[in-house]
Amino acid sequence: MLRMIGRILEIAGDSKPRIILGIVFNFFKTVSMAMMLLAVFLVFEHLEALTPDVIYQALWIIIVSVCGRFLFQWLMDISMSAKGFDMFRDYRLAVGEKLKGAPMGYFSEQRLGTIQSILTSTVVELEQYSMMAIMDITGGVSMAVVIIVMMAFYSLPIALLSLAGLIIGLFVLHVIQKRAAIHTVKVQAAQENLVTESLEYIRGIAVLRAFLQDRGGEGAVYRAFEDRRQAAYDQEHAAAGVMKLYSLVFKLTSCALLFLATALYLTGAFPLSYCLMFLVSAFLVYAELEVMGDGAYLARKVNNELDRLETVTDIPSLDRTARELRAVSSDIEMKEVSFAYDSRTVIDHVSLKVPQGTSCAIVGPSGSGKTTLCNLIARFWDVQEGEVLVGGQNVKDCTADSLLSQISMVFQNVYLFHDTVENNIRFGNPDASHEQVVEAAKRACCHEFITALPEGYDTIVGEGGSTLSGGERQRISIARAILKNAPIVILDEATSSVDPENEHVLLTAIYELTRGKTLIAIAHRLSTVRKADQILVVDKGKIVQKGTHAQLVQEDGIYRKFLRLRSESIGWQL
Ligand SMILES: Nc1ncnc2c1ncn2[C@@H]1O[C@H](COP(=O)(O)OP(=O)(O)OP(=O)(O)O)[C@@H](O)[C@H]1O
Repeated sequence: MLRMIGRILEIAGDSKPRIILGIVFNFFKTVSMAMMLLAVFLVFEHLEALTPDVIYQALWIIIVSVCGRFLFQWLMDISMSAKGFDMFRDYRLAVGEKLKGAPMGYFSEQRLGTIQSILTSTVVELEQYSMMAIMDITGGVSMAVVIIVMMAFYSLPIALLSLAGLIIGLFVLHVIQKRAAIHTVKVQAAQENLVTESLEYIRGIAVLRAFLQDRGGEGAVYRAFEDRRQAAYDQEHAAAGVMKLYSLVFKLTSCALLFLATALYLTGAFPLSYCLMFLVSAFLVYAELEVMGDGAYLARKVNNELDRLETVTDIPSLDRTARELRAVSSDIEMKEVSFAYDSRTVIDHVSLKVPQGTSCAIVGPSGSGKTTLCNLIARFWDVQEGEVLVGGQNVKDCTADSLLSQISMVFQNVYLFHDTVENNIRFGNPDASHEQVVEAAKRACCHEFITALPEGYDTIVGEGGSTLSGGERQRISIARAILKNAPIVILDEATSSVDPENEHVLLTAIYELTRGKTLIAIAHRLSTVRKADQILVVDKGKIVQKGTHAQLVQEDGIYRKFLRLRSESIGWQL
């Protein structure tokens, strides 16, 4: 339990002093509550000759006790209650920052489920329970300590018996926590699986429908829901059993205390007033300790949630040893680069040079490694062998932010955020004015269709851009890149989503984006390839040909075959 409090304080950041203050107020609240016993004791002591003076004294003690309790409760609430929410808001933001610096390989489907489940359910549970657990535990412990110390002043055997009850109770709590740990881990695993299955189901819903496989998809999700339900049920069931045992320990200790206090009174060890006071005290101590049982159960839960939290706290960062990129030019170079996803090598000793202001078209069969090459330049992954240089600086030495400030990327699968069209374009440059956004949209040939939308630039785009056509999404992403105005453009040309009559609009947009920039394009159009200053033909992770269109068509190599296959439309994309 103490470990849980320590761990919360460790991640509390700026909230730490307020939480410690809350614990101190909780202690004073307990002392105020315990004062009530003094009033009871005073009355019991003068039971045979009760005078108005004694009654007034007792009343004053009760008033002070009640006021103290409310005052310290209020102080504790304002210091602590909202802190869980503040702490974990800061935590979520910190995780967001870390995710930005993680290599793309980190984001596997399974891990996305884990991250999502941690940032939602785990953090929500911590927000709700962490402060509650701290209050219950510190309250219960303070009350037990204060009252047992008070008892010790009047009768050592009674205090020792209460202490024995407390120790046995704490042992049972320990057992409860162990059981809770097993079940909490099972519930968390079931929750992660549920999130992963639900995400997959929602993402793949169109495919499931198209192939009339609804039942298959629902089956996996249904099983995940069922597993989650069973895990939660088992957890509650196990907790309920041991919590009864925990209560039983205190009920039995109360009986033993009743027996001992009566026996000591009958043997003349202390007066009747003491005997009555001990019975009332025992009731108070154990009532608080029973509450502490809930706190301890929560503490175990919180501890497990904190363990899970560590899995995202340990997000690998590409930036650990990196510095700001100080590119003197926008030259791009790869020297003997090799790269493997896990153990499968997909880029094999590749060297290339794209001088500043020139264009380079990458062509090759599907799966040859074109996208991977581009991703290595943007340092979405780190190369295993060789070097990638941007502006003469090894990208491994650059922070992700400073490197990506030099690069505009236009992906084939454009992702737009659930926000206005304007904000989606402004993503390229958050400081841009409305006029600059419109200017970029005009250059990317999307002003016309944007103004025809119901709310114009203020129209909210569905998540992922689902309310726009593929071509419209692509042009918005080009406007975004135009606004960013980075010296390097990496472009994955669309193979689909552009009908012939709109193609010239898109090409105009691309021309506006790439004019005067260093361009690397995964090219699918003959026009782009022909115009490129150099063409790289990639096959099985190697550059098999290099040169201009005019040079390559002269060679009896793979490029010529490529053009022929293209005209026959078999597999190759150009
Ligand atoms: N995240 C990943 N994890 C494991 N393997 C991957 C991953 N991404 C791509 N690959 C594999 O690496 C190889 C190269 O993929 P890449 O996407 O770079 O090819 P490409 O030439 O761009 O293909 P396409 O033209 O179809 O987009 C492929 O065999 C692919 O299956």
